[in-house]
Amino acid sequence: MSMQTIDTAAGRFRVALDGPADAPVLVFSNSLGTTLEMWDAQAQRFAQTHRVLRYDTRGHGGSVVSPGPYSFDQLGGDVVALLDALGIAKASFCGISMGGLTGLWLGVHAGERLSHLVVCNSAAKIGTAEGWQTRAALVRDQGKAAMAELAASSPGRWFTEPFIAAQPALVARAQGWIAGIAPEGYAACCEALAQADLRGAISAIRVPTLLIAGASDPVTTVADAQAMQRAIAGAHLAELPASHLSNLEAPAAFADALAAFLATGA
Ligand SMILES: O=C(O)CC1=CCC(=O)O1
Repeated sequence: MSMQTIDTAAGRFRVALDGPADAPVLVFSNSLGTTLEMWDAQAQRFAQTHRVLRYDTRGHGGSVVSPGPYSFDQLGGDVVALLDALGIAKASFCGISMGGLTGLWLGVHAGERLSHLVVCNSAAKIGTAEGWQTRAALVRDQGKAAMAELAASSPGRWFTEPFIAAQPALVARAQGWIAGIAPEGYAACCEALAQADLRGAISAIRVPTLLIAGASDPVTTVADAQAMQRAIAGAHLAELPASHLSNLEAPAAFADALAAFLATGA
């Protein structure tokens, strides 16, 4: 695996590049409070067939933590800047939750850069503006202590109870990611989520699209995915036996759905 930092027109990003340099590019985009390591299993599998590019979203992991608030114009623009910096004309894009919204933004505003769009455990509008502003204010006010509280409560937002009981090491690893996120970066992404509402825009998406939903996801529901499917012409929907972080909870089913979709011509 080649972990590196890339300087782009939009800032510095920590990325990991795996797989043959001449293979089609597949980009993975993380959820709020996680890092590119959330895609370890998918990177290993898809590096057999693709050049896999993972990056830490702005404000997360080893990427730039510029002062917030952020917006999805910025988070989507970051992906375009990364593709430009790496000389990638076109890629398949797979994002989860916040990363899925970044994917929807790309589908609307930069569809010519995408060959496939995969939007996992996401929605054109996630939660409420008030809820995200409250969370951002708490994190700004309490800093690292708030991140520790969010880490403690994260399993209930991310995984089903049986999975939490069966996979304590994986759950603890995921909690470690959120505990390590810079408070400013986390709060600034909450503010981006507060502002984001792509419900009226996504019908413009013309990129072949797969929506992945978790049957037990309380954050972005199957109904959210069905609403996106109605809005995006020809979109496919795969429902997995998982909660919110379906790539971690159901990695085999996730990979099968993704591989089948990527195998379709774009
Ligand atoms: O609140 C959470 O941790 C779940 C979530 C919402 C948007 C996202 O990316 O993660």
